[in-house]
Amino acid sequence: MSTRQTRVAVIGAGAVGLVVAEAAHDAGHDVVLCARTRPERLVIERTDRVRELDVPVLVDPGEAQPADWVLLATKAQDVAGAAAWFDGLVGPDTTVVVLQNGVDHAERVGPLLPSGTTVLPALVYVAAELLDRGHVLHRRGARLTVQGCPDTAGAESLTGFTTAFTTAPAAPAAANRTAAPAAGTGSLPGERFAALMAGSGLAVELVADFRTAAWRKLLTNAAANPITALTMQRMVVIQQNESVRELTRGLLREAVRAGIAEGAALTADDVTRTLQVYDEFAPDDGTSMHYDRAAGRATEHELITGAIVRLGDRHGVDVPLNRAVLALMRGLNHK
Ligand SMILES: NC(=O)C1=CN([C@@H]2O[C@H](COP(=O)(O)OP(=O)(O)OC[C@H]3O[C@@H](n4cnc5c(N)ncnc54)[C@H](OP(=O)(O)O)[C@@H]3O)[C@@H](O)[C@H]2O)C=CC1
Ligand SMILES: CC(C)(CO)C(=O)C(=O)O
Repeated sequence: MSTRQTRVAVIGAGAVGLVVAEAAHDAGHDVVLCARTRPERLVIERTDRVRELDVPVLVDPGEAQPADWVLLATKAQDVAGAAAWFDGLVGPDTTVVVLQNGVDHAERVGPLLPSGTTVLPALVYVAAELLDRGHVLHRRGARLTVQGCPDTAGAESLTGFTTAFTTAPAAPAAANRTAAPAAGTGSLPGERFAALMAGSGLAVELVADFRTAAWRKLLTNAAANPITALTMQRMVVIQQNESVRELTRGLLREAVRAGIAEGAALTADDVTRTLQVYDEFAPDDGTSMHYDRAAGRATEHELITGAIVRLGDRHGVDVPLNRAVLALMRGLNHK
């Protein structure tokens, strides 16, 4: 009996899309990239090596065939446009993994999919900069965090962007990562996703309390992304400028309070922990929002600062610093 390869379609040939397409390819799957414009080459650069990825690229949604997995790696504001791919790619057995920032992945994408489609939100601990069309610099981090089963240990041991990309079979990324089940087994979407990516350069971490994990990831964006976009400086400005660091602490304190009101198990220690994550970056690492502004693209502020303000308002939590930053980000995007 012959078994066919698992079909994985990655939507978005950007920074995250290229890194996950490479990982799915290395894990032995039949990968296709779905792009808006065809890149001449697919190049993934790291400090120690440059690699060309050889996978087919589609630019016409009409050519898409049903996939077992769809890995959605566009910016949040491009989800509606990316939905053109769903008709061809998504069948009754397809799982759609949403690899984006924010805390409302399923609400964002679910309504655009056929009813009953399995949607798996994924937190992206991959820091990558698109240098040119089809050319990514993968700067650090090689971990995707997804919902595990309820008895998976808590999210307390999350370790920022320190997990290294390796082409050797992935080692457990953190104490709360459960072992990936054998490919094709595991009843939860997160467990099946961990099995899918086993043997690739990306570690898939399963957590019991995904809400808290998502807020912890949001904290890594809450200050760094808007500040680096507004100042047009990289992480150095948060690491070394005392006034900016004070603003960073203030933005994070507010976000922690909004997250707690939303039911995330955050504490005041999360402010210190997030500053430590920021300090682990190289001074010249940027953020996805900084790269967007540098390239003249729209930014994802509604998904990050906007979510903190919206949810703060819902729960009566004062978030004046985030509100001010949101106004500036809206101004920056004003057309
Ligand atoms: N970069 C990073 O370090 C990190 C990013 N993230 C998150 O990951 C998500 C992806 O970010 P990132 O990879 O940086 O974004 P990029 O802007 O680098 O890539 C997004 C890609 O999506 C493509 N796209 C947009 N619309 C469509 C469409 N209709 N069909 C096909 N492709 C489309 C864009 O194409 P085009 O070139 O035509 O615009 C672009 O290539 C975001 O939510 C981001 O916040 C999370 C952690 C870190
Ligand atoms: C935490 C950070 C800044 C790492 O790249 C990120 O998630 C982003 O750029 O959106």
